[in-house]
Amino acid sequence: MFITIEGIDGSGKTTLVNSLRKIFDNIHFTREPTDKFQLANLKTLSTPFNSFYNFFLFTYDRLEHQDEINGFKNVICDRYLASSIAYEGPMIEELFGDKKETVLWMLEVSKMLKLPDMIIYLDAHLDVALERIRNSRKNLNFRGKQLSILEEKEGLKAIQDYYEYFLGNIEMFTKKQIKIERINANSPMEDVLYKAKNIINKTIEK
Ligand SMILES: Nc1ncnc2c1ncn2[C@@H]1O[C@H](COP(=O)(O)OP(=O)(O)O)[C@@H](O)[C@H]1O
Ligand SMILES: Cc1cn([C@H]2C[C@H](O)[C@@H](COP(=O)(O)OP(=O)(O)O)O2)c(=O)[nH]c1=O
Repeated sequence: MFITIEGIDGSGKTTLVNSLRKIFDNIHFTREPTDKFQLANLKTLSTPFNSFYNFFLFTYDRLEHQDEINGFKNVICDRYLASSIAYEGPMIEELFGDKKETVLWMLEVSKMLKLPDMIIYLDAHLDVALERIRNSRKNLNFRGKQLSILEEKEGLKAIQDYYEYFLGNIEMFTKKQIKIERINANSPMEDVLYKAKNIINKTIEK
């Protein structure tokens, strides 16, 4: 089984995955961008051309990631293709002028990549996520530019809208049956972990 964990910055993916690693010894855990990814190569700021460029950097990283993903019976990946759609989609859409065309093109470019069997989406309210990011002093990853609170919120909202659009219409975009499991990530981490554990236990191949 290939499961990916998705959600906006501050939704709790990294914290959840760190706990899951301690529980499941029969699952191979990985993440994107991989350690090989040169974050420094990312174009700063989100503009249509820069997001177009960054999408190919992440897609190349994902292509190099395939052997590892295909090498284990059960894999959980912290961020994958849906992150590219959510983070690069909003600006690439300005090149297509249409959400559906944008997602269809990004999936076409990603055609040679394995699709997950399941996506666990940590659904956090924008204000909750922003508060956590601020508390954890993790600067928002918008290519290194210090953003105002409004810019941060607008940026995260555009990402969240793309996640909702893609995951909400997944059967329109992929022939493969991808199960979407949505967890309310505003709850305390122990609740999120409890739900994720049950979902994973029911899904992984023994
Ligand atoms: N459900 C939660 N309840 C309380 N705090 C959380 C929760 N999820 C994450 N946090 C805190 O919010 C911050 C960001 O969490 P993190 O796991 O890095 O999110 P992500 O990887 O999705 O960006 C961390 O300080 C973490 O401890
Ligand atoms: C995998 C992926 C990540 N990203 C973004 C999401 C994150 O803000 C950043 C990854 O940096 P990272 O420090 O891993 O952030 P996080 O802990 O939230 O995953 O790159 C993309 O824009 N496209 C992608 O395809």
